[in-house]
Amino acid sequence: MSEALAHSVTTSGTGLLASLDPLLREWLPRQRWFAGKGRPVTGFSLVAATELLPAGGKLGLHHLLVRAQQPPAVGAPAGPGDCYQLLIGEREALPPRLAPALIGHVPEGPLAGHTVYDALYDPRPAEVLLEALRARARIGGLRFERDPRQEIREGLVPRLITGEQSNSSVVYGDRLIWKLLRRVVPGTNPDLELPLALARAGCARVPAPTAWLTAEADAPEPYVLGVLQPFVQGAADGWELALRELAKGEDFTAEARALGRATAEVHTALARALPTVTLGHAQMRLLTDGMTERLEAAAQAVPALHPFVPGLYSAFEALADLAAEGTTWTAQRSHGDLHLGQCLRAPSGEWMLIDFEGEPSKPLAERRMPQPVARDVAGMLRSFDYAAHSAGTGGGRWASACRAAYCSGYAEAGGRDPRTDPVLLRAYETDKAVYEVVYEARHRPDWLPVPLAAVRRLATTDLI
Ligand SMILES: Nc1ncnc2c1ncn2[C@@H]1O[C@H](COP(=O)(O)OP(=O)(O)O)[C@@H](O)[C@H]1O
Ligand SMILES: O=P(O)(O)O[C@H]1O[C@H](CO)[C@@H](O[C@H]2O[C@H](CO)[C@@H](O)[C@H](O)[C@H]2O)[C@H](O)[C@H]1O
Repeated sequence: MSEALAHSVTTSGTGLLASLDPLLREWLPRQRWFAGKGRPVTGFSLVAATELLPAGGKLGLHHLLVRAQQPPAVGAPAGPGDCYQLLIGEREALPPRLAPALIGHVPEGPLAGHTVYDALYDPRPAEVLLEALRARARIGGLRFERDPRQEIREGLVPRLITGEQSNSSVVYGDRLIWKLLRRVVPGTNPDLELPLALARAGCARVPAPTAWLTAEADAPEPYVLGVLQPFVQGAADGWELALRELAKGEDFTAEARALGRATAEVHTALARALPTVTLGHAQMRLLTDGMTERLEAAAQAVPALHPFVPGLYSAFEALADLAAEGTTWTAQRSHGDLHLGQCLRAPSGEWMLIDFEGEPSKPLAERRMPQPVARDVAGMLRSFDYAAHSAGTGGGRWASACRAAYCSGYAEAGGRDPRTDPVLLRAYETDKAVYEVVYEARHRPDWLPVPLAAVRRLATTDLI
């Protein structure tokens, strides 16, 4: 452990975690953002504990990084367990308005007799975070950083967003939005790295980070724990808009085309801001081997995939064959998990992209690897398919039209038309659909038929 944070993992932190242990075992697996669903939590170890408001007062506030011990997922090697960021509030009694935040009543230990809860639901702790960011505070191993050119106004009223999220977000006075990352790893996080790079490159399609939080803990590199950015007021997200238009039987191709243009602009800016590389035979083999490994692991985890494995595998082999024949591809940094829900349409009509974290279940190094931009394009094509499925009959034609319009828009804004490389696009779409099968099986089993329908199509046809 680095000396800087040695004092954060204190005896009191260890005692605190011991007293919370039984409550957290029950509470953590129920959280939408908990990544280890389907496997019991057998214990916790402390990575860091920092007191933000003193314990035992009217309101105590504890920042914890804890590792959840679990048996490994099917096919995965045993590891130390995922590290989660928790902001624990502590009161003698919880007011009724905070009932949804309840973690439990502590029977013994340093907080005995107190009630602990997820403090992000509570305005006061949320204000404490914003104050610390404004002041660029250093508390224990926590580093609250701010872009010195951007001010944070006082008196912004916080409200937690509740929704389908991998992390937790608080909106401050409709001016700023704070994303507290839940499953955290040490190292450069693309959710901060890429928006900072895009802001430096003058790209206005992505909100520029105003402030961020890092922690020095048990690893040589700090953990990135959260990012504050301007809140796009009055924005509608692409998923809601698409569903609304579908329900009305309205055409969405103009928006799909605009989304294609926005994506190409962000890709162009990223290619200018960060290094690009050429992928030859050896690198493409690694890439297609990765796709194959993910397919095999997915088929182990979700048996419904089995019948389609040979057909899906052929999509990856076709790409490996092209590479063996001498085709090369340019790779660059990209969004990494692009779908309609990551696109915001501002009241001006302009589209913005958010959430550059990448696929949360993948290791950081993999998420930061340059890849052909077809990966993001494939993510969006899958998203039109998802939207169409939610609408039921007639959605197929709608999705095809949106997919075509998106690719045209992408080409109009200076990107290469993704349809000119169908083998690459099919391989990435297949990889994404396989990822979605695992994601849905784990998080939203009712949605599993959506990616499974795509898997059936992709396994039996080579048409995009
Ligand atoms: N800058 C922003 N302006 C307006 N709304 C935003 C902004 N950033 C995020 N949101 C809203 O918050 C939600 C969650 O943000 P996101 O970054 O996708 O979190 P997660 O990684 O947890 O999925 C988005 O779907 C969007 O509705
Ligand atoms: O938004 P996140 O970064 O948390 O991404 C994860 O969750 C998404 C769902 O919320 C999931 O996206 C899948 O469902 C969407 C509809 O809800 C659809 O538009 C996407 O195309 C589909 O992939 C995403 O895969 C996952 O990483």
